Formats: sequence, C-alpha cells, structure tokens
Amino acid sequence: MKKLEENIFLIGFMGAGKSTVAAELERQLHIPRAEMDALIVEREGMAISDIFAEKGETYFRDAETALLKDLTEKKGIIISCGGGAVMRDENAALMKQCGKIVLLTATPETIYERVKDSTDRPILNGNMNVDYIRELMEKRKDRYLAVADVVVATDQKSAEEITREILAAFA
Ligand SMILES: Nc1ncnc2c1ncn2[C@@H]1O[C@H](COP(=O)(O)OP(=O)(O)O)[C@@H](O)[C@H]1O
Ligand SMILES: O=C(O)C1=C[C@@H](OP(=O)(O)O)[C@@H](O)[C@H](O)C1
Ligand SMILES: [Mg+2]
Repeated sequence: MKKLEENIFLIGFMGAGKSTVAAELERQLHIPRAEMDALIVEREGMAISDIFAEKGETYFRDAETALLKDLTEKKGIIISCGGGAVMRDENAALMKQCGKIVLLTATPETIYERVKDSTDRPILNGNMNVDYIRELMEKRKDRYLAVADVVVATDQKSAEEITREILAAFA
C-alpha cells in the first residue's frame, strides 16, 4: 500500500463513515485525501444544503461529475465520495478506471443513529427516519455492490478497525 499507484474511492450510503474512514486512511497511510463534498462546497462557495435548495440536485450532480473528472487526473489519493456520486453511470465508470473501490455498509438503524442530527444532508430533509433510509438504501444497493472491489460492514466497528480491514483486503 505504500506505493499506491491507483486511487482508493470510498463509497456507500450517507453515514456509512466514508469521510471518517478516509481521514483515518490518510492518517495511517500518509496519502493525500480528497473529500468530494468539501471540495464542492469550496468550489461553489455554498453549503451542500444551499446548493440543493438554490440550484437543485442536477446542478449538484453535475458538480460532482466535474470534480470527479478533475480528481481522476491524479494518482495515489484517497477519495471520499458523496453517497450518491456512484449512481451516475459516468461517475461509476470513472471510478472503476482510476482506482479501487471500497464500499462501506451499515444497517439502516445504524445509519439513522449516525445521521439523525445532521442538518447538511438534503436528501434526508423531511425524511429523517429508518424506513426512508432503508427504502433509499435498497434502491442504491445493487449499484454499490456492483462496483465495489472490497466491501466492509461498519456496524459496531471503530474507524480504526474498519481501516485495518480495508488495508488487510489490499495487502
Ligand atoms: N464506525 C463508526 N462508528 C460510529 N460512528 C461513526 C462511524 N463512522 C462514522 N461515524 C459517525 O457517523 C457520522 C457520519 O459519518 P461520515 O464519516 O460523515 O459518513 P459519510 O461520509 O459516509 O456520510 C459522523 O458523525 C461520524 O462521526
Ligand atoms: O447520498 C447522497 O445523495 C448524498 C450524500 C452526501 O454525502 P455523504 O454520503 O458523505 O453524506 C452529499 O454528497 C449529498 O448530501 C448527497
Ligand atoms: Mg461524507
């Protein structure tokens, strides 16, 4: 893993821990990390929820694709993706071409506990409940599994444990 030539993409549902685990991977591997949501916020000068509210979801999804194209010019970085990014075929193809894809999973109950106080996940606005999370997860699940090179269940595990499992899978 020291001479990582490809990128590592972290994918999975909101609250699966992509951003948290990406930070832990960066800390352990000393490899730079790109946080897609944070980079979009920086580019747009607006919070994610404001982008959705003022410019719409399609605008946000286009911004994700544009950012991903720029990021996949690079090599050897950890990319923490937004949970919906891989749903676009073009984005999934870019990820497949440019690195290894790690899917983090968690049950709807775990996800709910992790995101219930979040105010910046507009997809869950007005729908912050386990049933809605389960329904949306079901819609996304096949795509997540189809593109993943490695799948790590995160329920009841610390970021350190999850990171260890990811690194073991690539060792
Ligand atoms: N393995 C974990 N165990 C407990 N809490 C976690 C874990 N991973 C992430 N969290 C918490 O869940 C919330 C969402 O995590 P985050 O990394 O932002 O997820 P994502 O980027 O996949 O949406 C944060 O409050 C984070 O601290
Ligand atoms: O799943 C989604 O559609 C989204 C996930 C979010 O990122 P996280 O998965 O890091 O919460 C963020 O990109 C946006 O709110 C949309
Ligand atoms: Mg995140």
